[in-house]
Amino acid sequence: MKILNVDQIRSLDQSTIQHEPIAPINLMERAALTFVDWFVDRFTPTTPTKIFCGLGDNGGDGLAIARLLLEREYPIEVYVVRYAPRESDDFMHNHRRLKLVFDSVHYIELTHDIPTIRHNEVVIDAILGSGLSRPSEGIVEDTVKAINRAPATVVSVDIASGLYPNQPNGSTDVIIEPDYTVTFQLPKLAFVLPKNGRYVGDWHILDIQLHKRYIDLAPTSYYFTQPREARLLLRKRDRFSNKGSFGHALLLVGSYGKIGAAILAARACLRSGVGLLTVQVPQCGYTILQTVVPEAMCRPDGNQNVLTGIAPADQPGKQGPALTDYSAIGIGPGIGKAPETLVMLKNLLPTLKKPIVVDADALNLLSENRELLNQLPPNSILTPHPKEFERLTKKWANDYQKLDLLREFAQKYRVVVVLKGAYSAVATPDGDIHFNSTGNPGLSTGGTGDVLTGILTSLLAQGYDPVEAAVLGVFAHGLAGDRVAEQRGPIGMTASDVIDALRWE
Ligand SMILES: NC(=O)C1=CN([C@@H]2O[C@H](COP(=O)(O)OP(=O)(O)OC[C@H]3O[C@@H](n4cnc5c(N)ncnc54)[C@H](O)[C@@H]3O)[C@@H](O)[C@H]2O)[C@@H](O)CC1
Ligand SMILES: [K+]
Repeated sequence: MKILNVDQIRSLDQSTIQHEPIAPINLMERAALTFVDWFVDRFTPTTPTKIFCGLGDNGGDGLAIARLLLEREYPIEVYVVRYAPRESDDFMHNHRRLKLVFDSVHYIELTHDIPTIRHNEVVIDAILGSGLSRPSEGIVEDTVKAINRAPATVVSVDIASGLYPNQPNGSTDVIIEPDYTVTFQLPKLAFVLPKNGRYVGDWHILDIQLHKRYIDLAPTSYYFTQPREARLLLRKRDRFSNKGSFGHALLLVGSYGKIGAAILAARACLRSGVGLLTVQVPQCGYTILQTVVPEAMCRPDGNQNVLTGIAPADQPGKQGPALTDYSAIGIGPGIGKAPETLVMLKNLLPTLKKPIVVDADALNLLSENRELLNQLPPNSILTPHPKEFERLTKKWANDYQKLDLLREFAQKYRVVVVLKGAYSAVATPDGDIHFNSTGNPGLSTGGTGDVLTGILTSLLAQGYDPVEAAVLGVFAHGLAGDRVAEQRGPIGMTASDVIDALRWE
């Protein structure tokens, strides 16, 4: 699903109005009806509901919603925040229509006009929508603050009042902090950015049948991966396939005290469908790996405690296939930053032709030796969390600048970058960014990153295109986390639970 900017959304409205064709007021009615369907599914008809409306089309939505809830006999109160002398046409139309059936619309001009909001009430926030052009001030600011202070459940129409859809807010901006945001047709970029969490709440997209062809043709570099799209990426298996059909992956993982990372990456790799898996660990990990993951072959490193890439002294030249023969290589989980491991990385990178997966300390080694970034095979997948990404680049002032850095980095080095977190962002060498829709805070626990490395290495080894591997792998990883959270709650989830919950269907 595409994420479009405010100007595009405005043109999308116009395009719908012209091509369907539909009168603007009827489009607003359709949006309001769809909102009301969502609302009545969640809140019973006895819920005292206060609707706060601004003077633009967001306020127009609020007034239409008020009328439709009144028809369904919800106990509503309507407040119009009169912050300016001018009202939009569709606001005025809906204002007239509401007043025909409801004679007690309240007007907020001064602070003492703001009502007391109680805990059992629901507030519908339709003060400002995507037309926001400056920070809230005066009576708008006072009303927003009063709503935020109130113990009620708050539902924002389209977007929280005061939040910019696709540009950074100032640090002192006053913005509604809703429990829910119910938006129309497409997500807004603001919804997937970490700093905005409290200004978005639990958000939902309602289909109001805007012009599909406009959406299909609209240029964008931002996407939101939905289940249907992720499933389309999943390859069907041929009945006559054999283990050779699904590649042979190599994981370069683990060091003394961190063999667990190697095990997690290996188990996740196998659970994601690779044909064969070899794991290279320092010798201290040999027995552990062979015991815990019997399905994997082990390629012991010559060193006892850290990876060096050099074969053991008693079996020179007997380490199996050359590194370049593997279908895909994943490197990083648990490897540490020993000088020998850096030498291994330096020797390895120039020999590789196929994309690899780079995670954890391999990323930290790259950030301390940035000249190595130019040696990454094109289309390799890097999986930093924000701190690791900062080490690879620099500090950012806000989430939007972070996205710019992410895009520049992926384009400059021709790599795929998975920036991990809520709505993990997959940046492609072509400059696109795909935000993931699955996952929950339970995944913020040790080892889940190792699991992701195993998944991505497995998909690369099976021949998936690196961008598709990253989008699909991140989606499946988050979905597995969601399954665990559903069964046992998000707190106390372990990386092993996530592996067990992986399903490819
Ligand atoms: N995008 C869509 O598909 C649809 C959008 N609709 C609604 O239309 C809304 C957008 O309507 P508008 O463009 O009228 O935008 P708003 O309703 O956000 O209002 C903008 C008006 O308020 C003024 N304004 C901006 N920032 C302000 C501030 N901080 N304090 C005081 N006034 C401020 C602007 O100058 C403008 O006059 C959407 O958010 C949505 O709710 C729906 O009615 C129909 C479908
Ligand atoms: K709003």
